[in-house]
Amino acid sequence: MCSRDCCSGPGGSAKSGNTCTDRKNAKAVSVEKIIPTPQSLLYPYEVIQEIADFIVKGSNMRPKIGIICGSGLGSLADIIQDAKVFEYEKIPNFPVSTVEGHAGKLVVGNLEGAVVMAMQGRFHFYEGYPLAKCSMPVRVMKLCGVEYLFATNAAGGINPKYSVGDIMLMHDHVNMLGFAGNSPLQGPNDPRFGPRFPALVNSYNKELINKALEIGKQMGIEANMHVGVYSCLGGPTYETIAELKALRMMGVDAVGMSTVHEVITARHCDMKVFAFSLITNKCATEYSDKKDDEANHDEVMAVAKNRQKACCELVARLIRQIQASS
Ligand SMILES: O=P(O)(O)O[C@@H]1C[C@H](O)[C@@H](CO)O1
Ligand SMILES: Nc1nc2[nH]cnc2c(=O)[nH]1
Repeated sequence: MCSRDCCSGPGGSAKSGNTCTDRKNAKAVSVEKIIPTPQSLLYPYEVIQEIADFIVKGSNMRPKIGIICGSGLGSLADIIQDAKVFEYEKIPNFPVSTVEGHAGKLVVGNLEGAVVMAMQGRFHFYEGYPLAKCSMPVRVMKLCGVEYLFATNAAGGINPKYSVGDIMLMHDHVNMLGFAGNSPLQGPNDPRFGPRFPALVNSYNKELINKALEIGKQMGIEANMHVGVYSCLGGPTYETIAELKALRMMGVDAVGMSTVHEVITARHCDMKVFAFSLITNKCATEYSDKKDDEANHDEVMAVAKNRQKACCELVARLIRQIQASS
């Protein structure tokens, strides 16, 4: 079975110059070799351990909180102090970021008294990475010692009560990629990470949601804060009106292209999860000729830039509370 990077996404192609030696020698390849590698085997425990050791030794820090910065929300990592910065290219076996607004840096340092590690740039399915590769850094976080995952994203607001710039604390998700039979946990299970059949009810830590709501009040942004359901689609296309109508009927409040597989991976290895969506655009659920109804990445980035201060404040205050109560 080909387990090389060249068969598992854009990072691999870059390294191998788009040439997979198994494919070149196709005549001699056995049936086993043409069956795709199950996702869970792309990054065996030992490889994740090597990456984690590289980060812990290179930073001389053991992080407790992991942060994934959503599109345009990289400034969440800029408030980290005494930071040791690792470019993704320089981390062994790490994929590269290919999307604007995702710098491709891992930042380890101190935030509000806690050691944190923040991904300035996440990996998306639409970039060509299998889901297990998209969420692999969550397992790296776990083996670095991380107990809490803070996942953030930019998302389209489907709930008609949501406005651009609002923050939706995630309390549940609808896993559309999972409905289609795709999972970061697909393939043999390694019990050192977690169980074969993890339960996902209560994935989003209620205590952290309540603390964040309280913080929202203190910041005077409670009117722009919601608790809702996120759904991840494969992207890179934004949704059609019919798709948005269907998602709304399913109880989805905000839609994006990430986070769900990261949360699944985090819950599998028993991390506490806090996640929020910054609503960067309103999703139209009725047909219209207005150009304004079309989502675009420039708008997503601009809204994220405008709201980064509030997002940073929320994250920093929540970490301060976690530290105070531990
Ligand atoms: O990484 P996130 O989920 O924050 O980014 C969203 C989804 C796409 O990558 C991009 C579309 O504008 O924003
Ligand atoms: N799928 C999806 N992702 C987004 N990211 C930011 N806005 C959107 C959106 O409207 N749809």
